[in-house]
Amino acid sequence: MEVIDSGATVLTVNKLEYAWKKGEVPVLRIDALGLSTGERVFLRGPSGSGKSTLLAAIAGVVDVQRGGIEVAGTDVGQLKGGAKDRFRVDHVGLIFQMFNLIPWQSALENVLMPCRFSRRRRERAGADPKLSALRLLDDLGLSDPALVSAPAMSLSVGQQQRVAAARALIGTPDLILADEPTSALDEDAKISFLELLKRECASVGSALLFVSHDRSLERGFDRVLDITEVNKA
Ligand SMILES: Nc1ncnc2c1ncn2[C@@H]1O[C@H](COP(=O)(O)OP(=O)(O)OP(=O)(O)O)[C@@H](O)[C@H]1O
Repeated sequence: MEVIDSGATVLTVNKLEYAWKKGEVPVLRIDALGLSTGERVFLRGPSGSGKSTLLAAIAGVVDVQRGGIEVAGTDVGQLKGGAKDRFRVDHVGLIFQMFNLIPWQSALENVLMPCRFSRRRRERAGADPKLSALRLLDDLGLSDPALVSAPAMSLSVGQQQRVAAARALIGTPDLILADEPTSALDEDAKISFLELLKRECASVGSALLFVSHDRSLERGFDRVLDITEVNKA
């Protein structure tokens, strides 16, 4: 079992600048931002303030023009093409607004996806990744075998969200990036989903960067960060 050093840093953003188009005014200009191992941070800020762009930069989905982003000690800006994709699936779990599930595959197959593409995630998912996937789904409130084996597209929005969360969590990635994953849920479902997500992150030891402009959700996080305080763009 891997020992979690709670004092260690899982994410370091250093003198970052990002503009969507070369030569345009940057939408991100962040001097410094960090997350410790296992830390759960709520990142808030008004619409258009760059929250999703920051997550895309951290995930290596967009290439920053200046500065560095280190995830688990690796400068993601230095990774190219396939190496960047491999690094992402090894170290980062993503939960986006639209979930990005493979619609015709079952809930279980979707959860197991990172283990198919990443040896690290597979090894960290225990002797039988399928059992880990079923445990995660169960913990997140999806235990009915009929639902677990149903194609993702036949599930409700709330159920799909739980599948997306289990997929992000399997194989204990260092960092979970969640971008407004509760936006399609009603108030009660939002709170319970968030509680489950925080609890699961704590139990597997993944750090969580949770983005939302819904301030009613910020309780219970280790830290609340307003992007307008760190983004000088
Ligand atoms: N794919 C894109 N191409 C060009 N500009 C973009 C793109 N995505 C976002 N932007 C611009 O970048 C800025 C920051 O947008 P971003 O989506 O990061 O904000 P946000 O804080 O996540 O907003 P919201 O809370 O509404 O999701 C906005 O001015 C937006 O128009």
